[in-house]
Amino acid sequence: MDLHAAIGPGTEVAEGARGCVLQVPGNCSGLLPPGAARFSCKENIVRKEPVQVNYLVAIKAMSEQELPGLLILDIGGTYGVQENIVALLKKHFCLITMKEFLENKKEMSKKIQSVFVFECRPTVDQELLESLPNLKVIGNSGVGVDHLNLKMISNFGVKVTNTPHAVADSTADIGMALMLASARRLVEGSQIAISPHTKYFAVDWLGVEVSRATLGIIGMGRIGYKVAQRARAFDMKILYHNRKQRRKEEELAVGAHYCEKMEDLLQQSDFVMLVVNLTPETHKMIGKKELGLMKPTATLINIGRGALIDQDSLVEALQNNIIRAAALDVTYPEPLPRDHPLLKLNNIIITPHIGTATVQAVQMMAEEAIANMLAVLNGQPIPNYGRRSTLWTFGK
Ligand SMILES: O=C(O)C(=O)CO
Repeated sequence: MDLHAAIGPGTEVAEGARGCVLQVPGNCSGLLPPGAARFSCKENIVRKEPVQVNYLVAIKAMSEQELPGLLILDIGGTYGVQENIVALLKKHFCLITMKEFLENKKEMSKKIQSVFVFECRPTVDQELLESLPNLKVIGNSGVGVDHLNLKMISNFGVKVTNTPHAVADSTADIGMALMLASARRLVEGSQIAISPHTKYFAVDWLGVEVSRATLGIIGMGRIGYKVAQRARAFDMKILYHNRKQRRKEEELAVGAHYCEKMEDLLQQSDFVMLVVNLTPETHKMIGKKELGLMKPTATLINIGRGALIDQDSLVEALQNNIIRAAALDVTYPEPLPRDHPLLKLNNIIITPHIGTATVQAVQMMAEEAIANMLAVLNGQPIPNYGRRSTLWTFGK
């Protein structure tokens, strides 16, 4: 065997190291390159003196050609992903662009074992799945997988992974940013300040305060909880509603109150934030009736998916001041057509689905997706990061 390196406890594995790990008794997973395969071997095989460790790890050098083939489902450009992400992926995979795949389908299709879906946008269709006989895993970079037909994918024996941990902070931040921006009418304020006609800063309109207001979080998952942690610093009263599970631990940690009925949360909140996945059950969960329950002074914030809200009802509610304002990071479609009525309103802020658009989140999502994909390829459990990991297999 071609041994590249031998290491013991406390030894740092160089960034980008890859290969096979031999004999790893005890818990030293923190030392291992993500997805490194484990084999047991006789203790003395790679021992070199002096050795003060009780185990040895050997890393077998792998050539570029030996790395598993990864198809990047690009959304533009060569790879459609940032250069640093390409470099990160290249350490573990032999990258194949859609263009290369289409130009040389016969050779490429056998090589491809994984597909990387960047930022939740492109989807994987049946035709693509049929042309990839060795595909084992689709690594979605992002938490939402509503753009993927999980049932169809699983019928091909392919697993889907997502990156719920990497997205949590940046998405919670955008929720807070939208809430504050809408409350304090930041966009209007900015337009006034930069207008060439502004001679002085005349505020003939007022915002509302977030401090001590009531925030209703619909969906106390990872992101919802991070929102609650942040809201606490603003002395907000926090209500939450979960469709399936009450979260007593989180309630205690952030002092949140559980509303069994979503209606109660809608009636009591000054700000309502949607942080749920889009599923057939949550599709258009906020419609005319729900908007009608909200206070006329309340603001609706959506950082989940556009189709959680019935947009026609939202237009009507905003036009008729049924609610004060809305702040949306997600809409349907994305982007909205230029003549969409939502774009004509002044009591709305819309951002172009930028929940994870930070240098740090993009990097962490790629790292999490890589670790997930390598785990599946190596037949290992998906890394847990201390909480429930997500892997869709539909029993396969
Ligand atoms: O991770 C996702 O699914 C997102 O949409 C982040 O905004």
